[in-house]
Amino acid sequence: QSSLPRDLQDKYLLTRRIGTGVCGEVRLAFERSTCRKFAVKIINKKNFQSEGTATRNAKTEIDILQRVDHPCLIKTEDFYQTEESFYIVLELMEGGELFHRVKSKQQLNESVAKLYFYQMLRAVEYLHSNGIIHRDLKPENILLSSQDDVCLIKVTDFNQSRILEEAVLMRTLCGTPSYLAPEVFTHASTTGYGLAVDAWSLGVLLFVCLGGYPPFHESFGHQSVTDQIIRGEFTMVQSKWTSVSDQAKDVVRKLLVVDPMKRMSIEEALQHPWLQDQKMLETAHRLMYPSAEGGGAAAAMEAESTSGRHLRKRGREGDGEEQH
Ligand SMILES: N=C(N)N/N=C1\CCCc2cc(NC(=O)c3cc4cccc([N+](=O)[O-])c4[nH]3)ccc21
Repeated sequence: QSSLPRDLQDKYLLTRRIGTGVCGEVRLAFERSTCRKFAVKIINKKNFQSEGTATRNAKTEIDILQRVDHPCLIKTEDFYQTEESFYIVLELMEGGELFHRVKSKQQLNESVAKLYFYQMLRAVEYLHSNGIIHRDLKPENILLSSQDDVCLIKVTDFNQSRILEEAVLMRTLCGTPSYLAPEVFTHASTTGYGLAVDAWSLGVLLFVCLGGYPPFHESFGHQSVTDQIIRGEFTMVQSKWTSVSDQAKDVVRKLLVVDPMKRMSIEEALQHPWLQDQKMLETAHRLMYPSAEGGGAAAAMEAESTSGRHLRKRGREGDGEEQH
């Protein structure tokens, strides 16, 4: 195996591989001093696009990973790197990837799908409120905290994420507009459009959780997957969807809308009748904010509304201008 950083080895004992990804592997690690278990994601630098964007992407991603602070977003404990790889020490998510959970259960029952979907909405709502678009939400990037159905989920893999280039757009609009292309002014480049891509992906994720298969797939009819997506033509196979409520189907249908301006937003999804389910909300808040004393929902809503919105401070106080 490639040589592990000395300081990583001094602090952690890395053992067996627990997950594999296109861009690297995940190993089970024990912190030597406490014997606490962690996951170490090893990302091969060669997997990033060409050199230039790679360093920027990696820096952006590592920066995002270290600054996000939400119960449904993966938290990094430690970070090391060598010439060829990044080593990211993370909290252990013993339920593994949502992808494998759905696969092993064929499809999730509706109440479990609702509990997971609500947590995904909260995680993405937090990212968006901090000007971050994930852009790569898929079952492989949703991790489960335990083998139980009722568990915390965490979104990971910010490789494709983008920090909204709002500032760039504002600066552009300060200059003379005469040479700017139309799309700079239309919705194509404003934040609304950008954020909506995550709402679409959440629609695909919910479809997969409820139906147990993807909405757009080459096995459906003669059209390519791209054509099916562009036309927003998904197939609800009767046998798989009869037991699914009309309200759940309504959420899917309002997210898988081709026009981003007509697509249901994250906020609207959070207000949808399907999610006004007190039992699910209490369970979700108990999982997300376990420290909130018996006060339950109230305290959790409090936690969510105040602290639960902001990025963590940068490592070094008084850090200079953020490098772009
Ligand atoms: N690609 C990129 N640029 N950034 N990606 C990232 C950013 C760093 C965090 C990160 C974490 C993961 N995945 C896990 O942690 C994980 C998978 C898994 C499977 C079984 C069990 C456990 N576990 O018991 O823990 C698992 N943990 C996948 C991708 C990424």
